[in-house]
Amino acid sequence: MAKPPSFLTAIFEEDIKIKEERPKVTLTFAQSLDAKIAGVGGKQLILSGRESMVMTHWMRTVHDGILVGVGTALNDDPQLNTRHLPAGVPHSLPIPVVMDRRCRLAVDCKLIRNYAEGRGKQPWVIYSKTEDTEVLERKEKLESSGAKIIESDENNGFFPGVSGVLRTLYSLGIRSLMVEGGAQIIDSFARSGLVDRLVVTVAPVVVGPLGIGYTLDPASLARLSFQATEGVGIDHIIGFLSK
Ligand SMILES: NC(=O)C1=CN([C@@H]2O[C@H](COP(=O)(O)OP(=O)(O)OC[C@H]3O[C@@H](n4cnc5c(N)ncnc54)[C@H](OP(=O)(O)O)[C@@H]3O)[C@@H](O)[C@H]2O)C=CC1
Ligand SMILES: Nc1nc(O)c(N)c(N[C@@H]2O[C@H](COP(=O)(O)O)[C@@H](O)[C@H]2O)n1
Repeated sequence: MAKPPSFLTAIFEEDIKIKEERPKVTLTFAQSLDAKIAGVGGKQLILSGRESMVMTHWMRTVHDGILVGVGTALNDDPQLNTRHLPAGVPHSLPIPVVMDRRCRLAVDCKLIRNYAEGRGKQPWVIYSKTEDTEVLERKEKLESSGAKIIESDENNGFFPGVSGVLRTLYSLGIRSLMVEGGAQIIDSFARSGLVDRLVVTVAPVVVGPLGIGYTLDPASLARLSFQATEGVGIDHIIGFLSK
């Protein structure tokens, strides 16, 4: 992929107006033909072909932050960087953010190691205030390993966490956020109604019924309108933008 597809750049050039003090949110993930995002038992699958993976890394460059749930962080040990882009072309790297109420992130994960070795931005861990001593011990260990620990301004209600986390990230300067999953995070963000762009990569593979799927409540993305479907390499990319 020499450059991102024009429909995708158009989605990101669109001036989205939002009333709340929160980042603009892009929800994105890759799925198989049978709508699975991971294999049996959550095994990480590289579903995206080379070209669409480069496209995903390009999307990372146009966001201030990139967010995953702690389930993904523990399972995949992701780097959330832009290493698939051509070397020598300067681009911006998003701040990795992990939604991790109980500070379960591993202190030796790649996000923390990359930061310690000067190869990545400082990872932010969003946790929920607690008196639980085990959580507080893990919090201290993460902090001393280099992670920035952020107490979420939880506004629980019906959609636990999401709106409070977005407000907190906005107050820390994050104006655009790419949300990469996994399954529970996709569900929470979709239900929150606070998604401004949705970009789904569909790969021509079938995982089977034991793979990990996700749910999207039919009403959850009512604010979005379909923009385009385009082939990128062997995959198809489907883009939605807020109305
Ligand atoms: N194909 C793709 O594009 C992608 C696939 N994946 C796959 O997804 C799987 C992981 O998904 P899953 O296990 O669902 O984990 P998630 O990454 O969705 O993380 C879920 C955890 O995040 C924490 N969390 C904090 N706040 C919230 C909130 N508001 N809503 C939901 N969760 C919250 C919870 O843990 P706690 O309460 O302890 O904080 C929860 O258990 C892996 O198999 C991975 O490979 C992941 C990303 C992309
Ligand atoms: N776009 C995309 N395609 C796939 O096939 C994937 N499995 C994912 N997964 C997401 O990317 C994270 C891994 O990132 P790094 O390669 O380590 O930078 C993974 O944790 C998922 O969030 N995405």
